Amino acid sequence: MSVAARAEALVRAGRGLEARALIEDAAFRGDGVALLLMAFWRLYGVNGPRDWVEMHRLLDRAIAAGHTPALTLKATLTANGTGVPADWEAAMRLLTKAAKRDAPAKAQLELLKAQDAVDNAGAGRALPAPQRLADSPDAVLYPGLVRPAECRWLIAAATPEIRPSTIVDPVTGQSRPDPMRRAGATNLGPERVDPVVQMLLQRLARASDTTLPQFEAMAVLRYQPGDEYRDHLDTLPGVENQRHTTVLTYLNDDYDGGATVFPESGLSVKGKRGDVLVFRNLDSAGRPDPATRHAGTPVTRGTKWLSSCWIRQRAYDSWSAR
Ligand SMILES: O=C(O)CCC(=O)C(=O)O
Ligand SMILES: [Fe+2]
Repeated sequence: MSVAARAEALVRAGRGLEARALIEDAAFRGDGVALLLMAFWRLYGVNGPRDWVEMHRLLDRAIAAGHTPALTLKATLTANGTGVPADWEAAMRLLTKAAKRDAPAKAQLELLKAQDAVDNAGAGRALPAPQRLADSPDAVLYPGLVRPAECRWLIAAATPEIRPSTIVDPVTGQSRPDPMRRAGATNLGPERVDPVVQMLLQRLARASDTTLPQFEAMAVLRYQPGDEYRDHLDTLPGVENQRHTTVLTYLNDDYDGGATVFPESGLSVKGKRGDVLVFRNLDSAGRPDPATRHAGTPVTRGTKWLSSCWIRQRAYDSWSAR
């Protein structure tokens, strides 16, 4: 049995401390899998503090031990600037090396090449012109801005992480489940913002005339029949760095129901796969615009996949600002 499998069995048996000791021991002896696991602990502050310098040290040791998934993760963190300054060229060098042995790295490289993003600081191709849907709410649509393969990539990255979704309680400010938003959801953490997702985020930033530091973590939502997101504003009460823009990417279209509707204006958007909807949540005076009240109507057949980006007025640290 591998170290990871033995540790998992111990955790399941309620023997977490022994599992931890087993991993730490294996890492000390240079086991790549154990080193990568410990790097994750330092990424998220599990079994000790969050420490991204130490995380990179552990990753480097895992790479030196010949563990290719660690190299692929290093490329991801280098592309999105977690614990190191973001460096696209260095990330591409790491990814190219990893792609020789690691299937996910190879797949990433192919997607990046298809989008001309490898040598282009991840920026990729020029944007098509958007279609204006309405002035109130201030909303535009970019048809097919995201390629089918990229849509599939996001769905695959999110699928293992999907949990019942939560909303921010307006009174307590805490996240909690609510019938308001019945869907599965996940926020993509730094380890999942690989170069493919990073390239996509850069495109969404350009399409919405914003910058990546303003983005909250990208959410991927999964609506099954009966799931919906009832009428709401995306703005938050009483925050000083407001969500001024929302960018929704429709990742598939083989379902019924599940339109994005704005009841004030009657605007209804049933996005096709790869379409991107951009709307501004604040009016010209910087106040939440009531015309942006919207809902995701119930899905009646199939599964709707959507990615949602809430973009702040100023830089926002998704990983420590909650
Ligand atoms: O599901 C939809 O179409 C709407 C999603 C939404 O409102 C949001 O993510 O803020
Ligand atoms: Fe919303």
